[in-house]
Amino acid sequence: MAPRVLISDQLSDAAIQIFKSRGVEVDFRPELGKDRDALLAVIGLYDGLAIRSATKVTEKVIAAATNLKVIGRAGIGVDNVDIPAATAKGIIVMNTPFGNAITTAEHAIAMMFSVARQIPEANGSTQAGKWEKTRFMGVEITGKVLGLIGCGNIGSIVAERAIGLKMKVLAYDPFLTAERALDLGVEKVDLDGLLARADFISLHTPLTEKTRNIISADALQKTKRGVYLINCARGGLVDEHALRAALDSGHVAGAAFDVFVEEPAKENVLFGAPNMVCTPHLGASTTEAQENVALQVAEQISDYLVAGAVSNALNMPSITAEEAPRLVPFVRLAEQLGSFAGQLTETGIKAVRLEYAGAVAEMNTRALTAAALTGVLTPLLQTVNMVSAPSIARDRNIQVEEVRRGQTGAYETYIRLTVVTDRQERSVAGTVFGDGKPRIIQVKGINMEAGLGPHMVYITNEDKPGFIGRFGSLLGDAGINIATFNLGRTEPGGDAIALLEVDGEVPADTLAAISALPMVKQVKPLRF
Ligand SMILES: NC(=O)c1ccc[n+]([C@@H]2O[C@H](COP(=O)([O-])OP(=O)(O)OC[C@H]3O[C@@H](n4cnc5c(N)ncnc54)[C@H](O)[C@@H]3O)[C@@H](O)[C@H]2O)c1
Ligand SMILES: O=C(O)[C@H](O)COP(=O)(O)O
Repeated sequence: MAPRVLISDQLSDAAIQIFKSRGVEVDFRPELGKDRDALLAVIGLYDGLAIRSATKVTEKVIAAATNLKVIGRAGIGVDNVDIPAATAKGIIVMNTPFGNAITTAEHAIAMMFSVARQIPEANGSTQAGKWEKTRFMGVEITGKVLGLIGCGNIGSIVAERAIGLKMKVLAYDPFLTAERALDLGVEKVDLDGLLARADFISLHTPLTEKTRNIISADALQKTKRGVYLINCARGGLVDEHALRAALDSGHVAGAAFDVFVEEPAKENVLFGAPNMVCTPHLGASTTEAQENVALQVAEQISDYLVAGAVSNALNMPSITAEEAPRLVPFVRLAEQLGSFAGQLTETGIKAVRLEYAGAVAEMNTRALTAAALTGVLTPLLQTVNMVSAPSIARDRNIQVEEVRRGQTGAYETYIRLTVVTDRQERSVAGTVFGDGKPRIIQVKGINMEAGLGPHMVYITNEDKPGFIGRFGSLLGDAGINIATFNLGRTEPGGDAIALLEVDGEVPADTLAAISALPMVKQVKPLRF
């Protein structure tokens, strides 16, 4: 059945065309982004959800999204999505981090000019027939100091443009490296240094607990008298009440805001303040940016739903469309190794160790580890997938270790997974053969070669004559056909293991009878 996607926000037509061309069924219902109850009523029907900022994907929406696999944000900010809730439910959240960055940077520059020259107010006055030539005295921006709070994608584009406009640019961004600052031609400063020196301040950070009210009443006091403030990032970065007071007192000469604490902003304390320029969250609203983000989000969602490729996900490692065909058999192997060990584990897991040897060590091991953890945790939990498994492991204090090494031993490449519990360590290794099928190559350090089918039986026993005959008779008496039978042992007469595929479920009484055989230590049915 074709995957189904809902677009619940205003998105360029380009997205619909892409979905259709990729064989994805798409419903374009932008009104649902503003109608939570209507969204809740239908969200269960969809595998994918494409949004902008109007749709609030709350915990409640996620709980109702029983089939949802991916949420794609056509844009940058994902503060309207409850990512922890999505992750816990195994839903990928992706955005399009670059598609609207230039457009938004241009908006910030446009806002800076608007407020420096009071263009919106002068426009209103002129069209009202007032011709107030002396009222609208502006300031030049050439030679002025621009302070950027946040110098990531958008901040750096603003920096480049501002340098082109002959401004001196300061940047406060704890994650900006000295090399990057040098490349951009900006001076890296601390926040107080920026506040004290900037003639214009422009904000370009996400809204986090650290950045909320980063421009507080206290911060405003540290700015130069006559400073201008531009916010095209997120409402909440600036204390709106404190800014209103600073505009009224004339300490802040002007402010230009595209974003507000409450949106849509129908009323706001900043409305009507002297030299206040406002736009209704238009930062990303150009034809070019909207086409970019719509195309990108539709490609990303389709790639995931159709081919399993993951890009720009915020809660899962990326898997490119190019690497997906080569990676997928190893993803399956990692998950099966995890599932093998997970099904045999009955006590609390302390750690999961993954050893990637040979070619697989060069692959996307973050994705493989996520798959392995999925396998380990699936027997213990109801719903877990590659999105939720790493965070579930973290929440449960399961230590995850990855080791990568070159080729060793008989196999060109292999993955070895070890589960550590209070009682023991259990390891299982496997590889992918030329036919693309995963194979087990070692269990508990004992070599063997076995494929995995839907119904398997795993036995540990003493390597003594008579075991195979008696075991085979028990299965035969129960009408269970053996599809494959693989054996391994440490040494003649030592510890032995048997891993066999059977055509159907082995009844509990047969398992009990096998387990009662004198040389048998453990019998476990395994499902894959
Ligand atoms: N107005 C709009 O329509 C519009 C459009 C696009 C993006 N945005 C918003 O613009 C903001 C920036 O987007 P981006 O693509 O540049 O993001 P980005 O992640 O590339 O850059 C954000 C930068 O902020 C920095 N940062 C994080 N915490 C900080 C802190 N405490 N102090 C200082 N710097 C800090 C990060 O190191 C990073 O370099 C986001 O909030 C995004 O949602 C708004
Ligand atoms: O984070 C973003 O990408 C911007 O805020 C744009 O939001 P929008 O897509 O709702 O215009």
